[in-house]
Amino acid sequence: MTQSILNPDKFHSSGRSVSEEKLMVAVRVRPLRGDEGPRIVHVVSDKMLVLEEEADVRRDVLRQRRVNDKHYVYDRVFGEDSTQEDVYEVICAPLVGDTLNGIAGAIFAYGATGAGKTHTMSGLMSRALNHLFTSISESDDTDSFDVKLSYIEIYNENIRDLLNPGAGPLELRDEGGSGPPVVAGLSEVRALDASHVAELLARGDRSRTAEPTYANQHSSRGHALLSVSVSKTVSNGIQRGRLFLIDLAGSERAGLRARRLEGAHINRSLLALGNCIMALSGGARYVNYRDSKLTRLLREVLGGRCRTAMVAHVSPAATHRDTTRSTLHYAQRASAITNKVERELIETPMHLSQYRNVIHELRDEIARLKTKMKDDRSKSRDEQLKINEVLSKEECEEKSAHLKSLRESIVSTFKQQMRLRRRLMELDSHLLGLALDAERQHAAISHWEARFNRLYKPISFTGSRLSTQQSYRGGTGASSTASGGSGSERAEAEVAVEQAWAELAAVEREQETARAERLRIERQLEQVRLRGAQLEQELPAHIENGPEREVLSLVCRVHELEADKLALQGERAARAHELRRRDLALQRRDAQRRLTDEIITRQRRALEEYGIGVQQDLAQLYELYQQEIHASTYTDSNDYYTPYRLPPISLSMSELAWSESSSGSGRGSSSGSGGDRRLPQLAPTPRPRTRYSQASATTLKRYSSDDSLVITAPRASDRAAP
Ligand SMILES: Nc1ncnc2c1ncn2[C@@H]1O[C@H](COP(=O)(O)OP(=O)(O)OP(=O)(O)O)[C@@H](O)[C@H]1O
Repeated sequence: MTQSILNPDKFHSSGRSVSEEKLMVAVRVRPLRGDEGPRIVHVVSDKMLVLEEEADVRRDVLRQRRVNDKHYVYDRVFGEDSTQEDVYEVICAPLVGDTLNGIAGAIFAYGATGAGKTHTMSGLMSRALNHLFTSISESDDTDSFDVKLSYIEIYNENIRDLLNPGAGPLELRDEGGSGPPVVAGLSEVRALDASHVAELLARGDRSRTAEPTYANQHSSRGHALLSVSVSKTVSNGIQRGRLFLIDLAGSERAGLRARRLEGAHINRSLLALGNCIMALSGGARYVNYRDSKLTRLLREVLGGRCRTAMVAHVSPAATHRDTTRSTLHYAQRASAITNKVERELIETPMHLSQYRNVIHELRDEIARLKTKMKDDRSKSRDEQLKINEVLSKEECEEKSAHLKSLRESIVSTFKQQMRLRRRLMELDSHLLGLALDAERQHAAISHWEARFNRLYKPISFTGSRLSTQQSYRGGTGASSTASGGSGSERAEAEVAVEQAWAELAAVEREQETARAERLRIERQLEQVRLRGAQLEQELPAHIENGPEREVLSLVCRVHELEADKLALQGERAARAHELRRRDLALQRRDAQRRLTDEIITRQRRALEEYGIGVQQDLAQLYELYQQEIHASTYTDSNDYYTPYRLPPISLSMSELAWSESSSGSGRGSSSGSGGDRRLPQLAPTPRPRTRYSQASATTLKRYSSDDSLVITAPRASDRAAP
């Protein structure tokens, strides 16, 4: 029977938020089938197994065997008679506990085709989800959990949505930074209960690609990744735990012709996975996850922030000796991988005014409760005694029980109010975030419209978004040259705009849902507040004894502490908000600066190319500008933004310019005087055109972080005749 898993410390002794942990590696040996020949894998204990290697027939068989047989030790070994429940309890149950406590966990099944991966994973998936829902339903705050599922298959390097199999292949997109890539357009289904989940899983499993192989009549031909996300509303944000259950496709020997492509894809991604395992276990500083979609997606699972378990599967039969050896070897290497396990808390970015409102309401409530206590105190002591004398013992008990239930109702109403208020604040910030997302999509659309000169042109569509997409496909009749951009750019624009519209539509749908939810919560909150007010009305008539008054003052104190806590959180959120705002402003400035740099460089290049002299004051400004940019080369410590910089006025540049001019080939010497003063030269001016291009490109490249910005000189034939 699975244990209760809502206690965060039950499964992790360390209270630290980040802990370095080794991958847990288990091996499961599936039962031997009648047609498979002799058994060569022997489970010695729950941590060790032995693989019999082929005996050298020229020598004493028994002795040789003893020398060749290889012992393998893992965190856990499951023998042929192990049950699904055994594997679940040891490998998966602790990770389900983690998920509920905001920690990401992952289990992946590894092994050759027919070794038992799908058998194990289907058992784990159904048990994990049942366990999850049972634990949530047993918790005090069932309503604060939100469970979502997504289920994908990587088949032939295409990502398929198993919960929405009709949709086309999905794109895997890097979001920048070091975060994991996202699968664009993937459906995330809110799971209501265990039976709903069972239905979703069955639907997903039906959509998986399966075919017979030499070792398995029902072989999964794609990697399946089930992701369960459990969000829980906590005082300072949303705690999010995730559980990834991954059933990898099994490697197989080169098979039927028809399966060659899929086999190649499977083997390639497994090879990439193997390489990652080798690199990570060897402590490599650079791990290449980019070789396959599988490894890109598993980045969090291997070497990331997940608590990960690998269940390697082997057949005990002699016919599979080579694949078994290879699986056991990788499993052993994997046990050296370390992950940095971390609790994930998405702090709710709330607007300061939201905090102020809630704090204000709380303080009102405290004041009301305190007044009631004061009123009550005003009753004379004699009066109280008289009342008590008149009441019988039963009546006293009844009254005290009533008071107790009244007090509990007040506390529970207060808790409900706080929960609903927080939910409202969350929804408000969610709506703010969605507005930002929508802005981002609009910006992407504007970008492409500007790229194709459509930003300030009336687009011939009557409120239809599709017609805007059409315009990139040439639907508006504008020629490719008129609107600019090559064919491939056009295709890129088409995809980008289509995606931006699709995402915008999804954001708008989400906004509608969030607004409806907000309205519902607002109504609920109003009802709870009314109920609270009614309960408070009942209080003055009843409170006349010390302990009850004490309890009431405690309730007040809790309210006060809650208000203080919110005030502190509000201040912190305001600071974080300000930092984010400044960050965004800096990013915008940086983008503007890059554009300005490019424009200035191009203009300077043109002036230099055509031998146009500039006014002295402009030349001085250019120099100042260069010095400024040059200075920023040494002060800019932000690695993410390496802005394109103008070549600084450096000794080497002057030397280059000098050597060119002294050899008589330079046109842009800085030795010009007065109004004819030339700009500091950007690059040497070679006579043969080919040398020129190479030299300037190389020189500029030294300063440019982006090759696309390297400017090449116009061809001599392009220049106007004097
Ligand atoms: N531990 C087990 N107990 C009983 N039967 C098992 C066990 N493991 C595997 N099997 C059976 O062996 C067969 C192959 O197993 P399974 O489909 O899980 O292999 P697989 O590793 O997922 O293969 P593939 O990579 O080709 O999909 C199935 O019929 C399955 O029911």
